[in-house]
Parts: sequence; C-alpha cells; structure tokens
Amino acid sequence: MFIDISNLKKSYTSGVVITEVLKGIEMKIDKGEIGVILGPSGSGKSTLMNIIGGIDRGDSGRVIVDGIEVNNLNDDKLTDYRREHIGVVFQFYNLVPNLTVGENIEVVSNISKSPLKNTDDVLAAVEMQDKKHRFPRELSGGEQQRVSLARAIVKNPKLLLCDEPTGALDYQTSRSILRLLELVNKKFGTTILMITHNAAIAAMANRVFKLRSGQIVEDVVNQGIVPAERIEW
Ligand SMILES: Nc1ncnc2c1ncn2[C@@H]1O[C@H](COP(=O)(O)OP(=O)(O)OP(=O)(O)O)[C@@H](O)[C@H]1O
Repeated sequence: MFIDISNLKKSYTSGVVITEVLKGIEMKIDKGEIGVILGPSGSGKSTLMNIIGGIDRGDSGRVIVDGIEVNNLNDDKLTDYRREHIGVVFQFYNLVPNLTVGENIEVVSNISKSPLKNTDDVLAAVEMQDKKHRFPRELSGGEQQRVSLARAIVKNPKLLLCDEPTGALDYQTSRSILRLLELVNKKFGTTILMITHNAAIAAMANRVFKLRSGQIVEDVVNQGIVPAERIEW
C-alpha cells in the first residue's frame, strides 16, 4: 500500500471555537494509482491533502506514505519528506514571477535529491520547450499550469498532489492538463492524488473518495477507467 491512512483526525481552533475538520479518515491508494477526492467546499479536502503532503499535521491517527509515517516526522524530516517525495500543483500555478519558465524549473531541480536530469525533456513533456525563456506573465493560464506541472515532476516525486489543477482553466485546456497528468502517471509511474469539484474527472481515476464534513462517505474502486482523452463534461 503506497498511501495508508487510518483514523486521521484534525481540528482547528480559533478563539474558543473548535472546528473538527477531519473526523477519522481512512484512505488507501496503491503505488502508481490515480486517486481523486471529491466533496463540497469546506469538507476537508485541502486539509487532508496538506497533511499527506507534509504541509500540515494531523492531530491523531496514522498517515503512511511509501512506508514513511508522516505524522511522526519532526520539522526537519518533514521538510526533507516534502522536498524529496512530494510534487504539488495548485489551482493558481504559484510560479515565481521574476524567473523565466526554465528558471522556475531549474530552482526546484537544483534543490532536489534525485531530479530528472534534463530540464528540456521535462519541458518537452508538457509541450513548453519553445517558451523556456518567457516569464509567467507572458503565458496563458493553461501554459502556466503546464509549467507548474513540469516544476512538480522535475523533482521526480513519488507522489504528485494536485489541488483543483483545472479549476481556473477552460474546457479544452483542462482536458490537455488531464492528459498530461495521465501521461506523467504512465511514463514515470507517479502516484497521483487529485482534488476536484468536477465529478466527470473521477472517470480517469483508479480510486474515488467522496468526502463530506470531514468523513469519507464513499470509497469506490473504478472498474471502468476512462482515458482522459475521452472524458467530457
Ligand atoms: N488554518 C485554518 N484555521 C481554521 N480553520 C481552517 C483552517 N484551514 C481550514 N479551515 C476550515 O476547515 C474546513 C475545511 O477546509 P478545507 O480547505 O480543507 O476544505 P475543502 O474541502 O478543501 O474546501 P474547498 O473546496 O472550498 O477548497 C473549512 O471549514 C475551513 O474553514
């Protein structure tokens, strides 16, 4: 089991108000799978993903990623875990504005332990090799998301976490990003976990988790996976 989560709980306290955001999550994903998390706004999707990615910590329960007990790592080890094993793609790209496309990727590559050697190959994989010297502001949203994906995969992560990767993109561009995610999954064997509001996207996943008010209310193994190419909404 690549991701193995049991009885994960998380609350936030503001003033005297305690909000229980995750109420005993159970989640299992095998290596090389694509998992999709669906659920309404505020149900705890990003909190769950942030804990898996070592950005946040659970209060109790077990979170194991590729044999590493993430919840038990001290701060330094958690930073190493994030740096070595996790790639992230967000809805709003988060590229460094004053670095070119190539530089945005190289800064990540330079601090990674076992990066993919050739930045140009990674840019070619997302069909952005001809825009290597441009700045983010000179790119469309879809192009920026391609660069953000290239930046996430150049470190050769074991796990790619995507929080609404197509949330800000139009239909055709969204589909091209989904095809790229599928390509990364196939080509590099990268396990992918993706949050989306778009239930149609679940068709390309091996496993689909529905989250409601901090609990998994549905956990489905998809028997009829549809290639990203054929997903429509
Ligand atoms: N740092 C925080 N402090 C206090 N409450 C928080 C914090 N982060 C998240 N929350 C609360 O936890 C709940 C779950 O938030 P989370 O971002 O995980 O939901 P989500 O399912 O990803 O929502 P969305 O689809 O809108 O992004 C929300 O009620 C949110 O207000």
